[in-house]
Amino acid sequence: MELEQIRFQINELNTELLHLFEKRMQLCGQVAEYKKEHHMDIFVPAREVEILEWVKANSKKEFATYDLEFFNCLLNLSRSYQQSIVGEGAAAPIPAVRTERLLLLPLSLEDAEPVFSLTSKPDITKYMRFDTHSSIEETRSLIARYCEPGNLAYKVLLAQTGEFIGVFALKISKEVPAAADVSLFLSPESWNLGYAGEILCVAEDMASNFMQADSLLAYVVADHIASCHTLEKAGYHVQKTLFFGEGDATLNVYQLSLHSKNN
Ligand SMILES: C=C(O[C@@H]1C=C(C(=O)O)C=C[C@H]1O)C(=O)O
Repeated sequence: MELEQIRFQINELNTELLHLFEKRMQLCGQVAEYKKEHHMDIFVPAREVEILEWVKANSKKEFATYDLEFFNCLLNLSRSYQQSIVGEGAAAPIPAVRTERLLLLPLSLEDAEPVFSLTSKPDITKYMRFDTHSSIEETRSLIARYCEPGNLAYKVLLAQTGEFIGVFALKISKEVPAAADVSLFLSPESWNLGYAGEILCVAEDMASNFMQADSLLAYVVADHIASCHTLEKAGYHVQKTLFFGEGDATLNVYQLSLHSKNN
């Protein structure tokens, strides 16, 4: 077939795809209106897993990875469009932060792949309050929780190269009133270089200025000596200890009062 003829057919398909895509987006807009009215989350991991599983089961072997990427892209666009509907008049966007060596940019579901490269590593998750992720969907759910309204969630990049090295989030504490809960994990290559200290300084600023928090909380596995030292150096004190796992591992709950700092 002549190139011109093939391109003619591609153009015809483009017309169909464009109409189908816009029809899909319109329906997603209706879902967003419903969610807005019923105060529901935009991101519904179970529904997305169902769709992606369906794609896997129905795609031609030759195109399977492309099909998945195409649908992942559709889901991302659908969420952004829904966000634009639900988010009207919502809180101000999260500001980017530059420290001496790091660039902190707002975290989003689009960062799931690099984040999964860390959340799937037992060497990292053994220090975290979540289990090692075996699927990217678990990571997407974690990101969605970190990005809930009122929280501040960032991806951590090296300022010089833009290389992704980890995740930092401040979440409204569910346990302690007016406290912000710090979550931080970095790739092992970035450990022991003082990055956590740099991020903890940002945490103090952001928690008092953007979250109106009175204190910061950090939950650290007691065995993680380096993290305990970093927090102690930044002025945090162990407020209590908890037991987890089989009951033999200790979690230190560190707290830093922001009042005493500010006054
Ligand atoms: C459209 C919805 O919202 C989101 C987007 C989806 C989609 O585009 O198909 C699916 C699940 C949700 O994460 C929905 O909840 O059905």
